Amino acid sequence: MCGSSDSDSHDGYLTSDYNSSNSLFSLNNGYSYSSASLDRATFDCQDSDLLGNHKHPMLSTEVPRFISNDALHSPITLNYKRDNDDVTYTNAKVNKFMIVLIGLPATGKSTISSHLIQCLKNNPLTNSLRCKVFNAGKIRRQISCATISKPLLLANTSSEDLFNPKNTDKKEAYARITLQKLFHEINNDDCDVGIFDATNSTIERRRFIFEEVCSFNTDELSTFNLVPIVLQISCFNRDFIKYNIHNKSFNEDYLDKPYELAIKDFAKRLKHYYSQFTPFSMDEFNQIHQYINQHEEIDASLFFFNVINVGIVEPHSLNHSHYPSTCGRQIRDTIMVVENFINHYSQMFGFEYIESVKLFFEKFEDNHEETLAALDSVVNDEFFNDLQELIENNGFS
Ligand SMILES: Nc1ncnc2c1ncn2[C@@H]1O[C@H](COP(=O)(O)OP(=O)(O)O)[C@@H](O)[C@H]1O
Ligand SMILES: O=P(O)(O)OC[C@H]1O[C@@](CO)(OP(=O)(O)O)[C@@H](O)[C@@H]1O
Repeated sequence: MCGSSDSDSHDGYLTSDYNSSNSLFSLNNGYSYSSASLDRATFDCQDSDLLGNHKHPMLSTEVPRFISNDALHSPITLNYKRDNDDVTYTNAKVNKFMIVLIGLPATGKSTISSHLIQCLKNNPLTNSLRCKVFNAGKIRRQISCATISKPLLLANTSSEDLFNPKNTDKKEAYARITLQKLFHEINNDDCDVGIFDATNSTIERRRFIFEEVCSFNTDELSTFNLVPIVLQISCFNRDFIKYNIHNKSFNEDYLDKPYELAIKDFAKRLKHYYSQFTPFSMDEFNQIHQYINQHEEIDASLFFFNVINVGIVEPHSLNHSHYPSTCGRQIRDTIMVVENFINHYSQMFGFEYIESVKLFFEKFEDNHEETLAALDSVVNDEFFNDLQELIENNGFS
């Protein structure tokens, strides 16, 4: 038994190939990924052998169809003045950072956030920044556990199901509370880098976030200016998703739920998300940039990075940075560290993760067939085909 075993198309959104000779898992031959240390993030290893050795012709060029050619070929806006070293203020305000995560559930947003924080902490350029994750799921659980004392009441009807698009308002309310908490802690000077950890899966949500960022930055009472960084996490590999769903079934939502029920519930949640998700695009980047510039009346910084399939698909042509001419050293240094993290994510963490996925399927093949059977009964080719169909009907295949 194994991960998604049937044949899968490589030009679709969701792919799987850990059985094949071109397998993701064959990437590890002869190398110890676990030795790729965090320290790698602290310097620019442009000519890394590791990177060269692990490049896989198919994987490194495999970009899902929904990512448009325009995005792949658009030039990077670089208006980057190296001599302007001492500016740490914008409009006399102290700069802080807000990382807006975008990505479907179980793509690794929370995990990659914690890796990014480790990386910022390990780099002398950024180790003084106080980083904090503001997770909308955690806030939801805190609020709902306080009132109903259960991790997650599983829905019997669609009107009770928080993740059903019918109930967007309820979910939005938790996101707003989370966002307000982030602004509050930034404003109180309790944190310098706030990571907004939610799926932020619709254009409407993202528009709302950036309206709020502009209000924050233009508020005369606020001492701080938030520099927004969009970090999109995508995962198209079926085995990765399957492994992640397995792990999600142990999170706080499902502490009191049996394994199979948790898997079924999370699978249902994923279908709801696939039916609504709109990836962040260059068009949206440009619209947001224009919106910020109109409202803040300055040439504001805006950054967009991607981690695709734990970094094994190179996202360089999708990433986009806008550095205004007034951009100070603190912003440039921090962005440089984030950029290095993105560029070397596969070596720092991705390959080790792939090893864990491989071990997971091997171990269950040998010993715990029951668990994997339960997972297989829900997260199988039929399920992935449904997800593929949902995302295609949503306009992004
Ligand atoms: N990059 C990664 N490195 C290690 N484990 C990961 C990674 N991405 C996902 N996982 C595994 O999948 C699970 C779900 O990932 P998570 O970060 O919670 O996703 P998300 O925040 O997007 O819902 C994690 O608990 C972890 O076991
Ligand atoms: O409101 P959106 O952006 O969908 O994000 C919040 C939701 O994302 C989820 C998706 O599963 O996050 P998490 O897995 O981190 O707990 C939900 O728990 C949470 O309620």
